[in-house]
Amino acid sequence: MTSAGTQERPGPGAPGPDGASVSRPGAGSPAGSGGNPMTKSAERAKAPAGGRRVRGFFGRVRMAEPQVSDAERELFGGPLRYDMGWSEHEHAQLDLTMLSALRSMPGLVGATLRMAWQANRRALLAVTVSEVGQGIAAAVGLLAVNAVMHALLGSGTPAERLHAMLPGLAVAAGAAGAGSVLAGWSTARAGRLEPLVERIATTQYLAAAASVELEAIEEPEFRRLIDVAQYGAASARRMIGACVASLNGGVSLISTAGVLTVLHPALLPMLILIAAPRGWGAMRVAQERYVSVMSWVEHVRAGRLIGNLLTERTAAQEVRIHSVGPFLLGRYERMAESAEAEQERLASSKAVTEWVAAALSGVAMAATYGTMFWLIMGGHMNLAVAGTAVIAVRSGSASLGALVMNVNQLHEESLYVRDHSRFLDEAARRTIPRGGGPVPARVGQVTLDRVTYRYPDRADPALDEVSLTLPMGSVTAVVGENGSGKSTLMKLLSGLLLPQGGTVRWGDAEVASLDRSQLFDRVALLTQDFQRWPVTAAMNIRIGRPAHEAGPDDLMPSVEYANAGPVLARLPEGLQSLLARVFRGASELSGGEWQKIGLARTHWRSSTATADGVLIVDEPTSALDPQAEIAAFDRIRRLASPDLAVVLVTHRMSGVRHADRIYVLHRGRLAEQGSHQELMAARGRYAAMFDAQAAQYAPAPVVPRPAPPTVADPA
Ligand SMILES: Nc1ncnc2c1ncn2[C@@H]1O[C@H](COP(=O)(O)OP(=O)(O)OP(=O)(O)O)[C@@H](O)[C@H]1O
Repeated sequence: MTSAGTQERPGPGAPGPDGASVSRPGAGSPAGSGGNPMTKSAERAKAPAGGRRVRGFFGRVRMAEPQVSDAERELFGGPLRYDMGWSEHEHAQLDLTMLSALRSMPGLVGATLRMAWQANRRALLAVTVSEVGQGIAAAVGLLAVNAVMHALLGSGTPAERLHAMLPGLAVAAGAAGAGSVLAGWSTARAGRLEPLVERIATTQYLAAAASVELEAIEEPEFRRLIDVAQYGAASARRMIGACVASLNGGVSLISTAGVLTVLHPALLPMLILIAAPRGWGAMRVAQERYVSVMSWVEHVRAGRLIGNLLTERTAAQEVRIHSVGPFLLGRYERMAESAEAEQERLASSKAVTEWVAAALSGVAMAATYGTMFWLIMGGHMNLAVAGTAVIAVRSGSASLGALVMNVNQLHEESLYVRDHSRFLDEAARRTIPRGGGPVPARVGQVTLDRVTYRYPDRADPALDEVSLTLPMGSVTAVVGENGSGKSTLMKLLSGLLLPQGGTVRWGDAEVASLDRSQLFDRVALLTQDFQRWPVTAAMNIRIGRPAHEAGPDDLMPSVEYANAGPVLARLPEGLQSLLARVFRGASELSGGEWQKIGLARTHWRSSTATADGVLIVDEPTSALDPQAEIAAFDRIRRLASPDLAVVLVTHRMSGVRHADRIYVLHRGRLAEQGSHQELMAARGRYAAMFDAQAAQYAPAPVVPRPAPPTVADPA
């Protein structure tokens, strides 16, 4: 058996969608993992024992609803359920039987081998040759042992018999040596193959995820598929190991079976009888483990989420000041106890299953030896053959047991690999189309004409027949209350979303017919939650147009434009300072300082543009102090140039009054439009919003303070 076949699966700790780390089932035995500090309690008595699981011992393992602890009910109103990959497999996996596993084998092995072939065909060939070679070496070794037995139990003096044994011993030693050399070679080549396969699968996954339409990313169903598929790459890697181990088991089994058949035809069925209970036991333990993890992991998820909250930086203040720490810790312990009880139950159940399998196998072994005894006594088998048969039966039953386990593992891993390919297919269908017409260098203006857009899971449209025009060189403001459709409008403008009704035109060209990557190239984006890349300050600016080479001097105009000089001056390495708190020696910026870096990035992108474009600025000043905010709005307005249209989305009304044109959205519809003066004169929504904000800054009326109560002099 090669070490590749016994690869360690990753333990618990894969990050969940919200940062709470969860393990996927099968990735380590629940009985052996966990690592939670757990305490004993009365709750263990209520633990999800056999009652939740309806099964006869030899029947199918069934899944029932996991029990939920009081603490989970109190905190989450029920169990925490992520839409993770393995929960999708609940039923598929439970159909796992020897037959279904064997039926799906050829397809699975074929798919994995194709990936391995694509990764490194030489390594794949080497692994195959060495595994087949090991099987042949094992068969030769057994035959040599048979020759040794014959010599040992044959006629002649002890010296003559020893002498007769020597050739057989030499062949057996040679076969063992060749087998171990081949095993080492196989391990080394499989070790080369596995990371390559994982890389290919990971690259496919990441590339597909990065190139799908934004609409797909925002769809819960597709997001779920992304989460589900993330385990596919590691599973593909493990499938290589399982394939190698299965090949090894298969070849060893065939060679042992061949030798046994040559020795005596009755021995082969006996071998199967010995190994079958062990195979059943392995399969059953795997099923039980899966079903158990399904219920156990619910508690672990909840517990880990709480654990993360206790250590998270963002929660640190409330954890301390509101005494949330001891409260959550208590709930954490109660959830951990539920998980512990389930793991304990599983360990006992596993022990019973293994014991029953071993007992059945022992009975079959006794029957085999009894048959051999009977054959020897009846003169149908000589002692030398019987000795070889004992060795062959032992190694053959080990090979068969390992084969069953590896086929089982192959089946389990294939569920995740299948998700991976399902995701790739779906992503290919939803990928941003390549090609399309070129975006003209000079467009004059960008126009939205009665644009309508409704999110898939919403009844009402987020935008309903909205029309507006953005002339190059102008500053346009879009205002409206929360949820009025401003951000959706920006996504349509930038080409991230395509309108479901109406048209978006760059000059005369309709966006739907244009090359989208060229379109993205024309858009600059500065949003409130712009990406804070964990790279150097210089790269955080340059990443606005990463393909454009830039030295520190090239970036200085952008730094100066954003007034980010004083921010950089405070950093230990200036522009070369790493802005990633998680790494050693890195610096952290405040929200306002980051916004200056964001502004510099936007300037860098705009200043390196060579054709007409649109700059979208969405709530750019939320973290800036009042003075910095005034300066930032002024700077953003100054960015408008003959080849750039600036669109400003903000709730700060003071920032929009100088815009050339202001559009007011209300519940997805265009409610008003005009200049500041026109809209104020119209006394509509805009004027009401402006006045409401202005009133906050008006001098407060003097409210007379009530006279202090007179206290009677006790004297
Ligand atoms: N990804 C999405 N999926 C479903 N509905 C969405 C999605 N994004 C936004 N919406 C809904 O569309 C409507 C418009 O949202 P949008 O984000 O465009 O408003 P907004 O004016 O930018 O709001 P805010 O001022 O709060 O940022 C809202 O009702 C919102 O709930």
